[in-house]
Amino acid sequence: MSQFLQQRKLTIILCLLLVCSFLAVSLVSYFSSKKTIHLALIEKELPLTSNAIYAELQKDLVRPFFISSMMSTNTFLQDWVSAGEKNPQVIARYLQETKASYQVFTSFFVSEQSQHYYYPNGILKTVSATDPADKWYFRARQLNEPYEINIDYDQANANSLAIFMNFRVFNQAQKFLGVTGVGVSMDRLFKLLCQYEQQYQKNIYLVDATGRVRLTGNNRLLDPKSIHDIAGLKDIAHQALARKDAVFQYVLDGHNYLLHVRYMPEVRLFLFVESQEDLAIIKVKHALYFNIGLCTVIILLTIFLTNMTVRKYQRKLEVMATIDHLTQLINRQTFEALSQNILADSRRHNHPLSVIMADIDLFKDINDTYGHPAGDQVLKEVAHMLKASVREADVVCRWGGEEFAIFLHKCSLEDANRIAEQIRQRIANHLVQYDMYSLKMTMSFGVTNYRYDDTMKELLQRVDSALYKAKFIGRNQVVSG
Ligand SMILES: Nc1nc2c(ncn2[C@@H]2O[C@H](COP(=O)(O)OP(=O)(O)OP(=O)(O)O)[C@@H](O)[C@H]2O)c(=O)[nH]1
Repeated sequence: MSQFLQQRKLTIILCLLLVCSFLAVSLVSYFSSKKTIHLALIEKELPLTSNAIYAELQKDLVRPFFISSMMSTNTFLQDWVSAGEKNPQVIARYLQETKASYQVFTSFFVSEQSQHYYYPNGILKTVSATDPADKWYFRARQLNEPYEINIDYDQANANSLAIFMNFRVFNQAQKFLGVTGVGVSMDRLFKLLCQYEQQYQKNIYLVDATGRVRLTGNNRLLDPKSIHDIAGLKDIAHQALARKDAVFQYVLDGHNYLLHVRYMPEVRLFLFVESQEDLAIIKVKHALYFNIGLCTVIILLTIFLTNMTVRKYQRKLEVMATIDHLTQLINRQTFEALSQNILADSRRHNHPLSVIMADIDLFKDINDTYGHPAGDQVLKEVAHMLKASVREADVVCRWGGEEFAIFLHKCSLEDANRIAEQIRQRIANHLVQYDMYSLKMTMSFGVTNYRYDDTMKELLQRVDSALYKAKFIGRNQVVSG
């Protein structure tokens, strides 16, 4: 496999490993945070918020409920009715006092005997069974229960919407005397719910036992109706109204809602506190997106740096594999890879090509006399001199040990002999400075040229025997073969 493919394979594996591990870590932390938030909402936040709102609502709903209950058992009221409802100012003052001292929206008494509707300013009207606005009274007087809670228009206050606590009044002899109670302004309760919604970031609504939404803030249910008709909620409506204190889940428009339902027995209403789960986990989602973005940058950076480092080391390895470390000349393996091209080039263009094979004479003696480092120094200087004696395009190679090969492009045998002779003389006249020694050395040269249809092997054999001959006839010479 080529280096490029190997590098690509490494990049892909690294990329996959990083992506998988980063994704695994990010997703595991995302889902575990999501689960923690989900559990915290179900087990803590929703019940606690519901409790807090319930306690607040109690003040606004339960207190009027008990005031109404006390009014229905007030002996003063019973005595006044039994005495013939004389002087309506008396009961008006009583209703006024009740309204002022308990700070309720309105207070009332409707007498069964006179059918008068008393309110803090006196007699408001005489109720009539045929008037739709008075239906509530004729319903309340038939009740089996001692009271009812009714959301209705307050005729005594410009027909504004109010929650009435209607309590039936009986005297000692259990004779039905009428209906009394107080009304709480819906407007005030509405504002209260809006405030809680804002404060707790939840949807809050009050639902009666039939499922009708009686009061809501303005977060979601702008048009209060029955929960049996509201998308999403209708799926759990029956279960929600059957439980006194429970948490439910439903999905609407792809959003998951968590709902805490709590029954308020005093006012017979269900308190619904609802949270959109997506809103609660939005921060975790943002953290996940941020993590993925950061991971992408880190992965890209890692891959870029890895590629750069691998390429750098690859280049180093390539150089190490092709260049002789000591002399900085190309080595024999590289030369063999190049040789076919050199020969083909020469054949194609019909250019003369010559080869010089050079060997340091009695190099072993230098090593043995002055040590190996001295020999190395000699090799380095010889290599440098050989390289400096030929053209840039010529190939100088460390053939092995103390032997060098030089390929001379566009160079005749005659010229090659001349060059070899020049080199021989230069080397023979050169002194290598090592430590405190000045080392002298000579070199033997074999020279040949490329002849028609030569193979590389034949060419090298010829130059090798020329060198052998030079050595044999006394060293420090150039022999042409
Ligand atoms: N210092 C050094 N010595 C080397 C290196 N490579 C080979 N040699 C030594 O070169 C010497 C070559 O010795 P021989 O092959 O006997 O040849 P020579 O002594 O030059 O004798 P002739 O070639 O017959 O003139 C050996 O002692 C090798 O150990 C090297 O990289 N550094």
